[in-house]
Amino acid sequence: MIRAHRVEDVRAAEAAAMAALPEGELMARASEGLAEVAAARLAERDGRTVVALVGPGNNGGDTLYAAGLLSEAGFACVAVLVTPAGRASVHAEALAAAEEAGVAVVVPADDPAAAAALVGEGDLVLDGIVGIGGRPGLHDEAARMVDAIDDDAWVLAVDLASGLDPCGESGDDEAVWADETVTFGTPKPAHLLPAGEGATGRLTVVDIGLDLDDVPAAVERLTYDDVALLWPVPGPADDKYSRGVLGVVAGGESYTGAAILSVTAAAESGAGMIRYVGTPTPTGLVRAAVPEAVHGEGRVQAWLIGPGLDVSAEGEAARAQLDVARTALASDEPVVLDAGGLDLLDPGALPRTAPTLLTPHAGELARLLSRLDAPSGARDATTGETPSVTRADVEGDPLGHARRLAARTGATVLLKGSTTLVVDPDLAAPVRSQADAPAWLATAGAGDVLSGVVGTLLASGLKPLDAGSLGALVHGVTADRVSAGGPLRALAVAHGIRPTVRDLLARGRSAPE
Ligand SMILES: NC(=O)C1=CN([C@@H]2O[C@H](COP(=O)(O)OP(=O)(O)OC[C@H]3O[C@@H](n4cnc5c(N)ncnc54)[C@H](O)[C@@H]3O)[C@@H](O)[C@H]2O)[C@@H](O)CC1
Ligand SMILES: [K+]
Repeated sequence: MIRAHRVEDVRAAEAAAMAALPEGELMARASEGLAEVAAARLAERDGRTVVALVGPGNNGGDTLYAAGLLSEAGFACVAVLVTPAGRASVHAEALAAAEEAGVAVVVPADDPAAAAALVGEGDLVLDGIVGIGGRPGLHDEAARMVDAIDDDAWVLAVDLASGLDPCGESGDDEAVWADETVTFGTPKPAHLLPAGEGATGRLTVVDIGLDLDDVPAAVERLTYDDVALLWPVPGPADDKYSRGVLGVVAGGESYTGAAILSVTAAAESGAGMIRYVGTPTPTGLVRAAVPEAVHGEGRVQAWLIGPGLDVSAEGEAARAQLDVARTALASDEPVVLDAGGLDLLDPGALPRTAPTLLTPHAGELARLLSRLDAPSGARDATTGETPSVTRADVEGDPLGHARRLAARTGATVLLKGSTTLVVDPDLAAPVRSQADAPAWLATAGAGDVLSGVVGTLLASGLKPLDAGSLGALVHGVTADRVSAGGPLRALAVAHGIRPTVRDLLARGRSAPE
């Protein structure tokens, strides 16, 4: 598992480490690790020139020391001091060491055009403007120098792409867009959250000896190795019931495909048994596509309610199906609530007593929050619906809105997107953030497949935070394999789950292809 820690916890660990080490040792470790990565990237790219953008704090200090090491290694290095007071406001010892090692020092205020031209010559650019002490955004001079970076240069952010909010709460509009970030001790939340990970690029962690093992993370990301730790593997004493029976209320006369996709995915994920509850057309299709499923109500360990479900559907069969969904929601059984099923959430019946996982995309989350804010249905006389939260609001602050929904419902919220966030209703718990899927997975039916995987995991007894994040990981990795760089279809992802889980479980013997 990759764990990102809060800035205040990093600073406390840094203080503890510094107290136990000779002065300057921590920064030496950081800059040596940074220089090593930079030298490797230069070698890979046959690069010779290094531009270090240097800000006023210790982040600039790390960068100056690293530039000195790279200069000693034979690279042509220029340090551009993007600080209001030039030389006077950068880390003095680091500046002296860099100059001693042959780094040329430039102050853009003296000649901005000449400085920009030099920046444009860097094969590799070290972004050492600000790190975890930074506020979001770049000041004008820093932005001008960042704009001058050549498109082909390898941009290596030092600890954090400058301009990001280190906590990853607010956006990255004015940040350095790095190809790679070399961070120290532990990832920071911005590296793993949607607001920062685009600007972070590849993430490389340099061990500088901080002890954060027992410090709770702010953000966690499951990796391939976590599958073997978390995936429910049956033992000799298990039977189909003990492994977990998943009830699926999905599909209807309008949306038949969602039922097949979610039930197929559940079967591929190894559900002990699937009980499907649908209307006649999807029932016939599920019988044909997934002969393993049984039909009708019965004892389950968890319910998946909602893929392709139309809560406004008329007719006896639809009403009977919706009755099962409502009874399940009112029960004390674990529930995954997806897509149309989210419309069944009754604000008067929250929180549910049993584990509950909501799996909206941004538009569904906006609609649900708006409805919960105004349960009677806020309407404007001229414009009709007036949602209090829009899809754009959620896309602008996905984490904040996922937290809001988790707090409002007492449920775990899995917010789908290119990065999938899973937020526990205990907001102090780490957020899970998974970014495993190729963009090809943005295709109709992909969410139905995910719901079948997480439903199966919930039925097997995993808690919603684990079921959601493990499901998102496996769904994303499967999509990556199925895509192999090209288009994919949701049904192929569903069929790819079995071999993907098999290979992930076998890791250690053989990595997934
Ligand atoms: N915490 C750790 O474990 C370690 C930290 N180190 C380095 O130290 C860094 C943190 O150093 P500092 O606390 O000195 O902070 P930074 O170097 O991140 O930046 C702080 C300085 O930048 C200014 N500043 C903040 N936001 C700005 C903005 N948007 N525009 C312009 N100026 C801005 C501040 O006023 C302050 O002077 C880390 O990111 C890392 O690079 C390493 O040296 C070693 C270990
Ligand atoms: K930086």
